[in-house]
Amino acid sequence: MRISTKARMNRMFTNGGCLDVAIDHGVCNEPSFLKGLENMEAVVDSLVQAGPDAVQMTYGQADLLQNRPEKDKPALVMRIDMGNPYNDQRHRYMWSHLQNADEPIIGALEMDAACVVVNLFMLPDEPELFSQCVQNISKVRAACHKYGMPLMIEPLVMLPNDVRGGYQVDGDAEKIVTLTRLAMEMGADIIKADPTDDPEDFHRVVEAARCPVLVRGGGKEDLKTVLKKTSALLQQGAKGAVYGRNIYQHDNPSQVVKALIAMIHDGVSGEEAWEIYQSAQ
Ligand SMILES: O=C(CO)COP(=O)(O)O
Repeated sequence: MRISTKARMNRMFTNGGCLDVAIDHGVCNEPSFLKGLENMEAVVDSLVQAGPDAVQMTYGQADLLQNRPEKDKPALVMRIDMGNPYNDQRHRYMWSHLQNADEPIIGALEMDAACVVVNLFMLPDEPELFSQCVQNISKVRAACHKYGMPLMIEPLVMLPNDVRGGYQVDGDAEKIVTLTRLAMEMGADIIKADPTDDPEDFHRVVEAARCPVLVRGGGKEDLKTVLKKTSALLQQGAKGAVYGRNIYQHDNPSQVVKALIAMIHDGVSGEEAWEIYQSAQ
């Protein structure tokens, strides 16, 4: 791994763990996902004050992290792919038009990103999406290496669009391990993996990854459940989490961030994290 790649990753994994708060949903998700993100300046201000390791944003949002004292500034994880929220097949990429991937990586460097993130979709009813993602990752991987930019790959094993409203995590450990393995083989520096239905299986995902694994959210659940599940996944070897709606759609996002940080960085249990959350209510 190039020294600049490692140095950028160290900005995210300050003491080996990372809480990355995702607010990049505007590039592919329908309006319900954007509830809570209307005033992006206010969201970023309150998140930064709570102190996550990273915030996951798009090129168009990334300026919101600038002009802050270096010590308060979370690392920028930049989303560089996108879908089409107006298409019936909502996850269809537009990336097949790209001739090379230098431009998004140069954009990420310009915004001082610590890493870039792209999807590796496996949807039973959209098989062509998988090959688009593979083509995309091949180009992005080469450009990341050239510029010393860490690549986070997000293998998503999804249920068909018509099941439970679409955009739902499958949760099957066999499928998640297989797609994680593929992301590793393609050269991921960090993998953002689906949670397995049974958290006890998650160590197999970690073993397949051969690089730091962060758990992705994938839906909105009540906070106590989120904390309990996250704690179990951390015990199985996850280095942290990338959560969006479970944080920014919560009544008190900054307190949720503090509870998650206590688990990821101080090793407190799910129950203790719940108490930390409640102490501010
Ligand atoms: O990383 C994410 C989106 O890019 C995760 O978001 P959710 O936690 O809202 O599923």
